[in-house]
Amino acid sequence: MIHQSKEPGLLPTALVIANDLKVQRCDVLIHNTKRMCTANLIVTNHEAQSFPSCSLAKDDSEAYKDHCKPQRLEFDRVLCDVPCSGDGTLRKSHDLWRKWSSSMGNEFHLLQVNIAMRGIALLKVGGRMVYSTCSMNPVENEAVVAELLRRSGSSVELLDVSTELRELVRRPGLGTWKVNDRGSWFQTHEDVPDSRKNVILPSMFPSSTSIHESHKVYNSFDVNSEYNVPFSRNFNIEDTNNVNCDTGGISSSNSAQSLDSKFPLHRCMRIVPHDQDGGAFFIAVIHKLSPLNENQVIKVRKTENLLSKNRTVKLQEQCQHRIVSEVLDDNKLLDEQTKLSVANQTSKDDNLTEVKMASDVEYSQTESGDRSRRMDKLDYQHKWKGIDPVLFFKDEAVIKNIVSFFGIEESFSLEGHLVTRSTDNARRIYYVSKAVQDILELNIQVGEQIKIASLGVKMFERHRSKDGCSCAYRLSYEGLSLLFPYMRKRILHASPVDFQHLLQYRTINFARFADARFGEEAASMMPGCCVVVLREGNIMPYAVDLKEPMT
Ligand SMILES: C[S@@+](CC[C@H](N)C(=O)[O-])C[C@H]1O[C@@H](n2cnc3c(N)ncnc32)[C@H](O)[C@@H]1O
Repeated sequence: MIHQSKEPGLLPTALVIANDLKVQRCDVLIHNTKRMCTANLIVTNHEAQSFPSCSLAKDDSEAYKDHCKPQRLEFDRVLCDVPCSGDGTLRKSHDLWRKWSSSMGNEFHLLQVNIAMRGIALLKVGGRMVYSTCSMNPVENEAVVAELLRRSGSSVELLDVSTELRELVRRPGLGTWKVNDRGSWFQTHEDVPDSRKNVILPSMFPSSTSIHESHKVYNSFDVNSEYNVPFSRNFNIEDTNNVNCDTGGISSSNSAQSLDSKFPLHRCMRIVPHDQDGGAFFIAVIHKLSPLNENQVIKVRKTENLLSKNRTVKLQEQCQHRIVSEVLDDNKLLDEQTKLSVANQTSKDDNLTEVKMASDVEYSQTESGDRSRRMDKLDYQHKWKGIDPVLFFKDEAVIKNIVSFFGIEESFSLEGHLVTRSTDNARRIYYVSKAVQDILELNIQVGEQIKIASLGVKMFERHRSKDGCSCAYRLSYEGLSLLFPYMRKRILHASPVDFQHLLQYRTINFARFADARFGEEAASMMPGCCVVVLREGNIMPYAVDLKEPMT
Protein backbone atom coordinates (compact mmCIF):
# COMPACT_ATOMS: atom_id res chain seq x y z
CA MET A 1 0.00 0.00 0.00
CA ILE A 2 2.79 2.40 0.74
CA HIS A 3 4.34 2.79 -2.63
CA GLN A 4 7.71 4.30 -3.23
CA SER A 5 7.43 7.99 -2.70
CA LYS A 6 9.58 11.05 -2.39
CA GLU A 7 8.34 11.66 1.11
CA PRO A 8 11.16 11.87 3.64
CA GLY A 9 12.11 8.48 5.01
CA LEU A 10 9.31 6.59 3.34
CA LEU A 11 9.61 2.82 3.15
CA PRO A 12 7.34 0.19 1.69
CA THR A 13 4.66 -0.98 4.10
CA ALA A 14 5.70 -3.86 6.23
CA LEU A 15 3.71 -5.80 8.75
CA VAL A 16 5.72 -7.34 11.54
CA ILE A 17 3.61 -9.91 13.22
CA ALA A 18 4.26 -11.21 16.68
CA ASN A 19 6.72 -8.78 18.07
CA ASP A 20 7.64 -8.15 21.63
CA LEU A 21 6.50 -4.64 22.30
CA LYS A 22 6.18 -4.87 26.04
CA VAL A 23 2.67 -3.47 25.58
CA GLN A 24 0.65 -6.36 26.88
CA ARG A 25 1.36 -9.84 25.71
CA CYS A 26 0.64 -9.91 22.05
CA ASP A 27 1.46 -7.27 19.61
CA VAL A 28 1.42 -6.77 15.96
CA LEU A 29 3.44 -3.97 14.71
CA ILE A 30 4.07 -2.34 11.47
CA HIS A 31 7.75 -1.76 11.42
CA ASN A 32 10.29 -2.69 14.02
CA THR A 33 10.61 -4.07 17.52
CA LYS A 34 12.18 -0.97 18.97
CA ARG A 35 10.45 2.41 18.91
CA MET A 36 11.98 4.04 15.90
CA CYS A 37 11.71 7.66 15.02
CA THR A 38 9.90 7.32 11.76
CA ALA A 39 6.73 8.86 10.45
CA ASN A 40 5.96 5.57 8.69
CA LEU A 41 5.25 3.62 11.83
CA ILE A 42 1.99 2.38 13.26
CA VAL A 43 2.21 0.13 16.28
CA THR A 44 -0.94 -1.87 16.75
CA ASN A 45 -2.09 -4.24 19.43
CA HIS A 46 -3.99 -7.25 18.13
CA GLU A 47 -3.64 -10.97 18.22
CA ALA A 48 -1.85 -11.54 14.95
CA GLN A 49 -4.17 -14.30 13.81
CA SER A 50 -7.06 -11.86 13.89
CA PHE A 51 -5.38 -8.74 12.57
CA PRO A 52 -8.19 -6.68 11.03
CA SER A 53 -8.62 -6.43 7.30
CA CYS A 54 -9.87 -2.85 7.23
CA SER A 55 -11.64 -3.53 4.00
CA LEU A 56 -14.21 -1.11 2.72
CA ALA A 57 -17.46 -2.81 1.80
CA LYS A 58 -18.33 -2.43 -1.87
CA ASP A 59 -21.04 0.14 -1.19
CA ASP A 60 -18.78 2.19 1.07
CA SER A 61 -16.03 1.85 -1.44
CA GLU A 62 -18.18 3.28 -4.20
CA ALA A 63 -19.29 6.11 -1.98
CA TYR A 64 -15.74 6.78 -0.80
CA LYS A 65 -14.85 10.02 -2.39
CA ASP A 66 -11.18 9.43 -3.01
CA HIS A 67 -10.65 6.34 -5.13
CA CYS A 68 -6.91 6.88 -5.21
CA LYS A 69 -6.79 6.03 -1.52
CA PRO A 70 -6.50 2.43 -0.40
CA GLN A 71 -9.76 0.56 -0.09
CA ARG A 72 -8.26 -2.18 2.06
CA LEU A 73 -5.19 -2.78 4.16
CA GLU A 74 -2.49 -4.69 2.31
CA PHE A 75 1.22 -4.95 2.86
CA ASP A 76 4.25 -5.16 0.59
CA ARG A 77 6.12 -7.23 3.16
CA VAL A 78 5.02 -9.28 6.15
CA LEU A 79 7.32 -10.73 8.76
CA CYS A 80 5.74 -13.46 10.88
CA ASP A 81 8.24 -14.03 13.66
CA VAL A 82 5.80 -16.31 15.40
CA PRO A 83 5.59 -17.50 19.00
CA CYS A 84 7.39 -20.84 19.19
CA SER A 85 8.94 -23.31 21.60
CA GLY A 86 12.20 -21.39 21.27
CA ASP A 87 14.48 -24.42 21.35
CA GLY A 88 16.81 -22.63 18.97
CA THR A 89 17.82 -20.45 21.88
CA LEU A 90 19.09 -23.38 23.96
CA ARG A 91 22.58 -21.92 23.96
CA LYS A 92 21.51 -18.84 25.83
CA SER A 93 18.29 -20.00 27.55
CA HIS A 94 19.63 -22.35 30.16
CA ASP A 95 16.18 -22.99 31.63
CA LEU A 96 15.12 -24.66 28.40
CA TRP A 97 17.47 -27.58 28.98
CA ARG A 98 15.24 -28.70 31.86
CA LYS A 99 11.90 -27.88 30.24
CA TRP A 100 12.48 -29.03 26.67
CA SER A 101 10.67 -32.00 25.23
CA SER A 102 10.37 -33.06 21.61
CA SER A 103 6.60 -32.56 21.72
CA MET A 104 6.87 -28.98 23.00
CA GLY A 105 6.30 -27.54 19.55
CA ASN A 106 2.97 -29.29 18.99
CA GLU A 107 1.00 -26.77 20.99
CA PHE A 108 2.20 -23.90 18.81
CA HIS A 109 1.53 -25.49 15.44
CA LEU A 110 -2.07 -24.38 14.83
CA LEU A 111 -1.51 -20.85 16.14
CA GLN A 112 1.54 -20.55 13.89
CA VAL A 113 -0.49 -21.70 10.88
CA ASN A 114 -3.27 -19.24 11.69
CA ILE A 115 -0.92 -16.32 12.22
CA ALA A 116 0.93 -17.02 8.98
CA MET A 117 -2.32 -17.50 7.04
CA ARG A 118 -3.41 -14.09 8.27
CA GLY A 119 -0.09 -12.73 7.09
CA ILE A 120 -0.65 -14.19 3.61
CA ALA A 121 -4.17 -12.78 3.47
CA LEU A 122 -2.83 -9.32 4.33
CA LEU A 123 -0.03 -9.54 1.82
CA LYS A 124 -0.27 -7.70 -1.45
CA VAL A 125 -0.14 -9.78 -4.61
CA GLY A 126 3.53 -9.72 -5.58
CA GLY A 127 4.53 -9.19 -1.96
CA ARG A 128 6.73 -11.40 0.18
CA MET A 129 6.19 -12.87 3.59
CA VAL A 130 8.92 -14.25 5.81
CA TYR A 131 7.89 -16.96 8.23
CA SER A 132 10.43 -17.47 10.99
CA THR A 133 10.88 -19.21 14.31
CA CYS A 134 13.75 -19.70 16.70
CA SER A 135 12.97 -23.39 16.91
CA MET A 136 14.35 -26.42 15.12
CA ASN A 137 11.19 -28.47 15.56
CA PRO A 138 9.79 -29.38 12.09
CA VAL A 139 6.24 -29.35 13.49
CA GLU A 140 6.67 -25.60 14.02
CA ASN A 141 8.58 -25.10 10.82
CA GLU A 142 8.34 -27.24 7.71
CA ALA A 143 4.93 -28.61 8.75
CA VAL A 144 3.59 -25.06 9.08
CA VAL A 145 5.04 -23.99 5.75
CA ALA A 146 3.60 -27.08 4.07
CA GLU A 147 0.19 -26.30 5.51
CA LEU A 148 0.40 -22.72 4.27
CA LEU A 149 1.19 -24.00 0.77
CA ARG A 150 -1.64 -26.49 1.02
CA ARG A 151 -4.19 -23.92 2.15
CA SER A 152 -3.09 -21.23 -0.24
CA GLY A 153 -2.62 -23.44 -3.27
CA SER A 154 -1.39 -21.69 -6.36
CA SER A 155 -1.83 -18.29 -4.71
CA VAL A 156 1.61 -18.53 -3.15
CA GLU A 157 5.00 -20.08 -3.82
CA LEU A 158 7.83 -20.95 -1.50
CA LEU A 159 10.80 -19.02 -2.80
CA ASP A 160 14.23 -20.40 -3.41
CA VAL A 161 16.43 -17.77 -1.78
CA SER A 162 19.65 -19.75 -1.91
CA THR A 163 21.38 -17.03 -3.89
CA GLU A 164 20.46 -14.27 -1.44
CA LEU A 165 22.55 -13.30 1.57
CA ARG A 166 25.33 -15.63 0.58
CA GLU A 167 27.27 -15.02 3.79
CA LEU A 168 24.46 -16.60 5.80
CA VAL A 169 25.35 -20.25 6.28
CA ARG A 170 22.14 -22.23 6.06
CA ARG A 171 20.90 -25.76 5.63
CA PRO A 172 17.87 -26.89 3.67
CA GLY A 173 14.45 -27.52 5.16
CA LEU A 174 13.49 -31.07 6.00
CA GLY A 175 11.35 -33.19 3.70
CA THR A 176 10.48 -35.79 6.30
CA TRP A 177 10.17 -35.98 10.07
CA LYS A 178 8.26 -37.72 12.83
CA VAL A 179 5.93 -36.25 15.42
CA ASN A 180 6.27 -36.90 19.11
CA ASP A 181 3.33 -37.09 21.48
CA ARG A 182 3.68 -38.14 25.10
CA GLY A 183 6.91 -39.99 24.48
CA SER A 184 5.79 -41.85 21.35
CA TRP A 185 6.91 -41.07 17.83
CA PHE A 186 4.51 -41.18 14.91
CA GLN A 187 5.24 -41.12 11.25
CA THR A 188 1.72 -40.57 9.96
CA HIS A 189 -1.50 -39.25 11.44
CA GLU A 190 -3.07 -42.66 10.98
CA ASP A 191 -0.59 -44.05 13.51
CA VAL A 192 -1.81 -41.65 16.21
CA PRO A 193 -4.22 -43.20 18.75
CA ASP A 194 -7.81 -42.07 18.20
CA SER A 195 -7.90 -40.40 21.60
CA ARG A 196 -5.08 -38.04 20.53
CA LYS A 197 -6.10 -37.45 16.93
CA ASN A 198 -7.74 -34.14 17.75
CA VAL A 199 -4.56 -32.85 19.40
CA ILE A 200 -1.98 -34.24 17.03
CA LEU A 201 -3.13 -32.80 13.73
CA PRO A 202 -2.70 -34.26 10.25
CA SER A 203 -0.95 -31.08 9.16
CA MET A 204 1.89 -31.79 11.60
CA PHE A 205 3.04 -34.70 9.43
CA PRO A 206 5.05 -34.49 6.24
CA SER A 207 2.70 -36.79 4.38
CA SER A 208 -0.42 -34.87 5.40
CA THR A 209 -2.88 -34.04 2.72
CA SER A 210 -4.19 -31.19 4.83
CA ILE A 211 -5.59 -29.83 8.03
CA HIS A 212 -8.38 -29.30 5.54
CA GLU A 213 -9.56 -31.85 3.09
CA SER A 214 -7.26 -32.51 0.28
CA HIS A 215 -7.09 -30.15 -2.63
CA LYS A 216 -5.01 -30.39 -5.72
CA VAL A 217 -2.39 -27.89 -4.88
CA TYR A 218 0.70 -29.80 -5.79
CA ASN A 219 0.73 -28.79 -9.40
CA SER A 220 2.23 -25.39 -8.73
CA PHE A 221 5.73 -26.84 -8.83
CA ASP A 222 7.53 -29.78 -10.27
CA VAL A 223 8.51 -31.98 -7.37
CA ASN A 224 10.79 -34.26 -9.32
CA SER A 225 12.84 -31.59 -10.97
CA GLU A 226 13.43 -29.59 -7.84
CA TYR A 227 13.79 -32.06 -5.08
CA ASN A 228 17.33 -33.08 -5.86
CA VAL A 229 18.74 -29.66 -6.50
CA PRO A 230 21.37 -28.78 -3.86
CA PHE A 231 19.92 -26.04 -1.74
CA SER A 232 22.66 -23.58 -1.25
CA ARG A 233 26.22 -23.05 -2.30
CA ASN A 234 27.28 -23.23 1.33
CA PHE A 235 25.33 -26.38 2.06
CA ASN A 236 27.16 -29.66 2.13
CA ILE A 237 24.79 -32.23 0.72
CA GLU A 238 26.15 -34.87 3.08
CA ASP A 239 24.69 -32.92 5.96
CA THR A 240 21.16 -33.64 4.74
CA ASN A 241 21.15 -36.97 6.47
CA ASN A 242 22.26 -35.43 9.73
CA VAL A 243 19.71 -32.68 9.88
CA ASN A 244 16.67 -34.80 10.61
CA CYS A 245 16.29 -34.00 14.26
CA ASP A 246 13.48 -36.43 14.87
CA THR A 247 14.82 -39.85 14.23
CA GLY A 248 14.52 -41.02 17.81
CA GLY A 249 15.80 -44.40 16.84
CA ILE A 250 12.49 -45.38 15.31
CA SER A 251 12.35 -47.17 12.06
CA SER A 252 9.63 -46.39 9.66
CA SER A 253 7.18 -49.07 8.69
CA ASN A 254 6.53 -47.37 5.34
CA SER A 255 8.89 -46.37 2.65
CA ALA A 256 10.46 -42.99 3.39
CA GLN A 257 9.68 -41.73 -0.10
CA SER A 258 5.92 -41.99 0.29
CA LEU A 259 6.06 -40.23 3.65
CA ASP A 260 8.01 -37.23 2.45
CA SER A 261 6.31 -33.92 2.05
CA LYS A 262 5.32 -33.24 -1.52
CA PHE A 263 6.31 -29.60 -1.18
CA PRO A 264 9.74 -28.17 -1.99
CA LEU A 265 10.52 -27.65 1.67
CA HIS A 266 14.26 -27.83 1.00
CA ARG A 267 13.84 -24.18 0.00
CA CYS A 268 13.29 -23.32 3.66
CA MET A 269 16.39 -22.29 5.60
CA ARG A 270 17.65 -23.89 8.78
CA ILE A 271 20.28 -21.85 10.57
CA VAL A 272 22.06 -24.01 13.10
CA PRO A 273 24.16 -22.64 15.97
CA HIS A 274 27.38 -24.49 15.21
CA ASP A 275 27.57 -23.29 11.59
CA GLN A 276 28.27 -19.70 12.55
CA ASP A 277 28.39 -19.61 16.30
CA GLY A 278 24.92 -18.15 16.90
CA GLY A 279 21.39 -19.26 17.63
CA ALA A 280 19.17 -21.59 15.64
CA PHE A 281 16.55 -20.16 13.32
CA PHE A 282 14.12 -21.36 10.74
CA ILE A 283 13.23 -19.07 7.85
CA ALA A 284 10.93 -19.46 4.87
CA VAL A 285 10.14 -16.83 2.25
CA ILE A 286 6.72 -16.91 0.65
CA HIS A 287 5.73 -15.00 -2.45
CA LYS A 288 2.08 -14.15 -3.09
CA LEU A 289 1.09 -14.75 -6.70
CA SER A 290 -2.65 -14.11 -6.60
CA PRO A 291 -5.38 -13.36 -4.05
CA LEU A 292 -6.57 -16.26 -1.95
CA ASN A 293 -9.74 -17.34 -3.65
CA GLU A 294 -12.35 -20.02 -3.74
CA ASN A 295 -9.98 -22.52 -5.32
CA GLN A 296 -7.92 -22.50 -2.18
CA VAL A 297 -10.78 -22.53 0.27
CA ILE A 298 -10.86 -25.85 1.81
CA LYS A 299 -13.28 -27.38 4.27
CA VAL A 300 -12.24 -27.68 7.86
CA ARG A 301 -12.13 -31.07 9.42
CA LYS A 302 -14.47 -31.36 12.32
CA THR A 303 -11.86 -33.06 14.46
CA GLU A 304 -9.63 -30.02 14.44
CA ASN A 305 -12.43 -27.90 15.73
CA LEU A 306 -12.39 -29.84 18.95
CA LEU A 307 -8.88 -28.63 19.51
CA SER A 308 -7.37 -26.24 21.94
CA LYS A 309 -8.19 -25.15 25.38
CA ASN A 310 -7.71 -21.44 25.32
CA ARG A 311 -10.37 -19.02 24.33
CA THR A 312 -8.59 -17.49 21.43
CA VAL A 313 -8.15 -20.75 19.62
CA LYS A 314 -11.74 -21.69 20.44
CA LEU A 315 -12.84 -18.50 18.80
CA GLN A 316 -10.79 -19.30 15.76
CA GLU A 317 -12.41 -22.69 15.59
CA GLN A 318 -15.89 -21.22 15.82
CA CYS A 319 -14.84 -19.00 13.00
CA GLN A 320 -13.63 -21.94 10.97
CA HIS A 321 -16.89 -23.83 11.67
CA ARG A 322 -18.83 -20.95 10.34
CA ILE A 323 -16.88 -20.82 7.14
CA VAL A 324 -17.12 -24.53 6.38
CA SER A 325 -18.47 -24.99 2.87
CA GLU A 326 -18.38 -21.27 2.27
CA VAL A 327 -16.48 -19.77 -0.55
CA LEU A 328 -13.93 -17.43 0.93
CA ASP A 329 -11.66 -14.82 -0.41
CA ASP A 330 -9.04 -12.91 1.58
CA ASN A 331 -11.57 -10.40 2.77
CA LYS A 332 -14.11 -12.86 4.04
CA LEU A 333 -11.44 -14.83 5.80
CA LEU A 334 -10.14 -11.73 7.48
CA ASP A 335 -13.49 -10.26 8.32
CA GLU A 336 -14.74 -13.42 9.98
CA GLN A 337 -11.73 -13.50 12.23
CA THR A 338 -11.82 -9.77 12.84
CA LYS A 339 -15.39 -9.91 14.08
CA LEU A 340 -14.42 -12.58 16.55
CA SER A 341 -11.38 -10.67 17.66
CA VAL A 342 -13.34 -7.49 18.14
CA ALA A 343 -16.08 -9.33 20.02
CA ASN A 344 -13.44 -10.93 22.20
CA GLN A 345 -11.68 -7.64 22.78
CA THR A 346 -14.88 -5.76 23.46
CA SER A 347 -15.99 -8.24 26.06
CA LYS A 348 -12.60 -7.96 27.78
CA ASP A 349 -12.82 -4.19 27.54
CA ASP A 350 -16.34 -4.18 28.94
CA ASN A 351 -15.06 -5.89 32.05
CA LEU A 352 -12.35 -3.30 32.36
CA THR A 353 -14.85 -0.51 31.88
CA GLU A 354 -17.06 -1.86 34.63
CA VAL A 355 -14.14 -1.77 37.04
CA LYS A 356 -13.17 1.65 35.81
CA MET A 357 -16.69 2.99 36.17
CA ALA A 358 -17.02 1.61 39.69
CA SER A 359 -13.85 3.36 40.78
CA ASP A 360 -14.90 6.53 39.04
CA VAL A 361 -18.21 6.56 40.90
CA GLU A 362 -16.38 6.13 44.18
CA TYR A 363 -14.08 8.96 43.24
CA SER A 364 -16.90 11.24 42.23
CA GLN A 365 -18.59 10.77 45.60
CA THR A 366 -15.51 11.91 47.49
CA GLU A 367 -14.50 14.61 45.05
CA SER A 368 -17.89 16.04 44.28
CA GLY A 369 -16.43 19.16 42.67
CA ASP A 370 -14.80 17.09 39.96
CA ARG A 371 -17.80 14.87 39.47
CA SER A 372 -19.18 16.31 36.31
CA ARG A 373 -15.74 16.50 34.70
CA ARG A 374 -15.11 12.84 35.47
CA MET A 375 -18.50 11.83 34.15
CA ASP A 376 -17.89 13.85 30.99
CA LYS A 377 -14.75 11.82 30.49
CA LEU A 378 -16.73 8.61 30.88
CA ASP A 379 -19.22 9.84 28.33
CA TYR A 380 -16.43 9.74 25.84
CA GLN A 381 -16.15 6.05 25.11
CA HIS A 382 -13.62 5.32 22.45
CA LYS A 383 -14.03 2.06 20.60
CA TRP A 384 -10.79 0.63 21.99
CA LYS A 385 -11.36 1.50 25.61
CA GLY A 386 -8.19 2.24 27.50
CA ILE A 387 -6.42 3.29 24.31
CA ASP A 388 -6.69 6.91 23.30
CA PRO A 389 -8.13 7.56 19.87
CA VAL A 390 -5.97 8.94 17.10
CA LEU A 391 -7.28 12.29 15.92
CA PHE A 392 -6.11 14.42 13.05
CA PHE A 393 -4.81 17.70 14.41
CA LYS A 394 -6.59 20.37 12.39
CA ASP A 395 -6.29 23.55 14.44
CA GLU A 396 -5.22 25.84 11.62
CA ALA A 397 -4.34 28.77 13.86
CA VAL A 398 -1.96 26.65 15.92
CA ILE A 399 -0.40 25.04 12.85
CA LYS A 400 0.10 28.45 11.24
CA ASN A 401 1.71 29.73 14.41
CA ILE A 402 4.10 26.75 14.57
CA VAL A 403 5.00 27.11 10.90
CA SER A 404 5.76 30.77 11.23
CA PHE A 405 7.59 30.50 14.59
CA PHE A 406 10.01 27.82 13.36
CA GLY A 407 10.07 29.04 9.76
CA ILE A 408 9.00 25.68 8.37
CA GLU A 409 9.29 25.57 4.59
CA GLU A 410 6.16 25.01 2.53
CA SER A 411 7.69 21.89 1.00
CA PHE A 412 7.38 20.22 4.39
CA SER A 413 3.63 20.04 4.46
CA LEU A 414 1.97 19.63 7.83
CA GLU A 415 -1.54 19.52 6.46
CA GLY A 416 -3.10 16.12 7.14
CA HIS A 417 0.19 14.89 8.60
CA LEU A 418 -0.36 15.91 12.21
CA VAL A 419 -2.21 13.73 14.67
CA THR A 420 -2.79 13.78 18.39
CA ARG A 421 -4.17 11.43 20.97
CA SER A 422 -5.75 13.98 23.28
CA THR A 423 -9.37 14.88 22.90
CA ASP A 424 -8.77 18.43 24.03
CA ASN A 425 -5.81 20.75 24.08
CA ALA A 426 -3.36 18.44 22.31
CA ARG A 427 -0.32 17.98 24.52
CA ARG A 428 1.70 16.09 21.96
CA ILE A 429 1.45 16.36 18.22
CA TYR A 430 2.79 13.51 16.09
CA TYR A 431 3.86 13.67 12.48
CA VAL A 432 2.78 10.83 10.20
CA SER A 433 3.70 10.08 6.60
CA LYS A 434 1.21 10.23 3.77
CA ALA A 435 0.91 6.44 3.77
CA VAL A 436 0.11 6.35 7.48
CA GLN A 437 -2.36 9.17 6.92
CA ASP A 438 -4.09 7.00 4.30
CA ILE A 439 -4.26 4.05 6.68
CA LEU A 440 -5.71 6.25 9.42
CA GLU A 441 -8.36 7.56 7.06
CA LEU A 442 -9.19 4.04 5.95
CA ASN A 443 -9.36 2.94 9.58
CA ILE A 444 -11.85 5.70 10.32
CA GLN A 445 -13.90 4.68 7.27
CA VAL A 446 -14.12 1.09 8.49
CA GLY A 447 -15.10 2.01 12.02
CA GLU A 448 -11.67 2.03 13.68
CA GLN A 449 -10.88 -1.64 13.36
CA ILE A 450 -7.18 -1.13 14.03
CA LYS A 451 -6.23 -0.70 17.64
CA ILE A 452 -3.36 1.74 17.49
CA ALA A 453 -0.93 1.69 20.38
CA SER A 454 1.52 4.21 18.96
CA LEU A 455 2.29 5.94 15.69
CA GLY A 456 4.45 8.38 13.83
CA VAL A 457 7.06 10.67 15.28
CA LYS A 458 6.42 12.96 18.19
CA MET A 459 7.17 16.35 16.66
CA PHE A 460 5.72 19.07 18.89
CA GLU A 461 4.93 19.22 22.59
CA ARG A 462 2.80 21.81 24.31
CA HIS A 463 4.69 23.87 26.86
CA ARG A 464 3.77 26.51 29.32
CA SER A 465 5.92 29.55 29.05
CA LYS A 466 6.13 32.21 31.70
CA ASP A 467 8.28 34.30 29.42
CA GLY A 468 5.72 35.26 26.87
CA CYS A 469 6.76 32.75 24.24
CA SER A 470 4.54 33.30 21.24
CA CYS A 471 4.38 29.60 20.30
CA ALA A 472 2.58 27.16 22.57
CA TYR A 473 4.61 24.25 21.24
CA ARG A 474 8.23 23.24 21.49
CA LEU A 475 10.08 20.85 19.21
CA SER A 476 10.41 17.26 20.25
CA TYR A 477 13.82 15.67 19.88
CA GLU A 478 12.28 12.62 18.18
CA GLY A 479 10.98 14.61 15.25
CA LEU A 480 13.88 16.99 14.93
CA SER A 481 15.95 15.09 12.38
CA LEU A 482 12.91 14.98 10.08
CA LEU A 483 11.96 18.63 10.48
CA PHE A 484 15.35 20.26 10.81
CA PRO A 485 16.28 20.38 7.11
CA TYR A 486 13.07 22.36 6.50
CA MET A 487 13.50 24.84 9.38
CA ARG A 488 14.57 28.38 8.57
CA LYS A 489 14.18 30.03 11.96
CA ARG A 490 15.14 29.34 15.57
CA ILE A 491 18.55 27.91 14.71
CA LEU A 492 21.82 28.90 16.37
CA HIS A 493 25.32 27.62 15.66
CA ALA A 494 27.53 27.21 18.70
CA SER A 495 31.21 26.44 19.04
CA PRO A 496 32.03 23.41 21.19
CA VAL A 497 32.99 25.58 24.14
CA ASP A 498 29.75 27.59 23.99
CA PHE A 499 27.78 24.44 23.40
CA GLN A 500 29.30 22.99 26.55
CA HIS A 501 28.40 26.19 28.35
CA LEU A 502 24.77 25.76 27.30
CA LEU A 503 24.72 22.23 28.61
CA GLN A 504 26.52 23.07 31.80
CA TYR A 505 24.56 25.99 33.19
CA ARG A 506 20.86 26.14 33.85
CA THR A 507 20.83 29.90 33.76
CA ILE A 508 22.69 31.29 30.82
CA ASN A 509 24.78 34.42 30.89
CA PHE A 510 25.16 35.62 27.31
CA ALA A 511 28.15 37.73 28.15
CA ARG A 512 30.06 34.59 29.11
CA PHE A 513 29.87 32.97 25.70
CA ALA A 514 33.26 32.67 24.04
CA ASP A 515 31.81 33.67 20.69
CA ALA A 516 30.32 37.12 21.22
CA ARG A 517 28.26 36.90 18.02
CA PHE A 518 26.66 33.72 19.16
CA GLY A 519 25.86 35.41 22.50
CA GLU A 520 24.25 38.34 20.71
CA GLU A 521 22.21 36.12 18.41
CA ALA A 522 20.97 34.05 21.33
CA ALA A 523 20.17 37.15 23.38
CA SER A 524 18.17 38.71 20.56
CA MET A 525 16.12 35.63 19.98
CA MET A 526 12.55 35.62 21.26
CA PRO A 527 11.94 33.29 24.19
CA GLY A 528 10.96 29.78 23.15
CA CYS A 529 12.40 26.62 21.76
CA CYS A 530 15.32 26.74 19.38
CA VAL A 531 17.87 24.39 17.89
CA VAL A 532 21.53 24.78 18.68
CA VAL A 533 23.81 23.19 16.12
CA LEU A 534 27.28 22.22 17.22
CA ARG A 535 29.68 23.89 14.81
CA GLU A 536 32.96 22.67 13.34
CA GLY A 537 32.08 19.66 11.31
CA ASN A 538 29.48 18.21 13.66
CA ILE A 539 26.31 17.87 11.72
CA MET A 540 23.99 16.45 14.36
CA PRO A 541 21.65 19.16 15.65
CA TYR A 542 20.89 19.41 19.34
CA ALA A 543 17.73 21.00 20.67
CA VAL A 544 18.03 23.20 23.68
CA ASP A 545 15.06 24.96 25.13
CA LEU A 546 16.05 28.57 25.69
CA LYS A 547 12.85 29.56 27.39
CA GLU A 548 14.78 29.84 30.65
CA PRO A 549 15.47 33.49 31.56
CA MET A 550 18.67 34.45 29.81
CA THR A 551 20.36 36.91 32.05
C1 LIG B 1 9.49 -14.93 18.54
S1 LIG B 1 8.83 -13.66 19.49
C2 LIG B 1 9.09 -12.26 18.49
C3 LIG B 1 10.39 -11.60 18.80
C4 LIG B 1 10.56 -10.28 18.10
N1 LIG B 1 10.51 -10.43 16.66
C5 LIG B 1 11.87 -9.64 18.50
O1 LIG B 1 12.75 -9.58 17.66
O2 LIG B 1 11.98 -9.22 19.64
C6 LIG B 1 7.13 -13.93 19.35
C7 LIG B 1 6.30 -12.87 20.05
O3 LIG B 1 4.93 -13.09 19.72
C8 LIG B 1 4.13 -12.72 20.81
N2 LIG B 1 2.84 -13.43 20.65
C9 LIG B 1 2.39 -14.55 21.24
N3 LIG B 1 1.16 -14.86 20.78
C10 LIG B 1 0.84 -13.92 19.88
C11 LIG B 1 -0.31 -13.68 19.07
N4 LIG B 1 -1.35 -14.48 19.10
N5 LIG B 1 -0.30 -12.60 18.28
C12 LIG B 1 0.75 -11.76 18.23
N6 LIG B 1 1.87 -11.94 18.97
C13 LIG B 1 1.90 -13.01 19.78
C14 LIG B 1 4.94 -13.17 22.00
O4 LIG B 1 4.59 -12.42 23.11
C15 LIG B 1 6.37 -12.90 21.56
O5 LIG B 1 6.74 -11.64 21.99
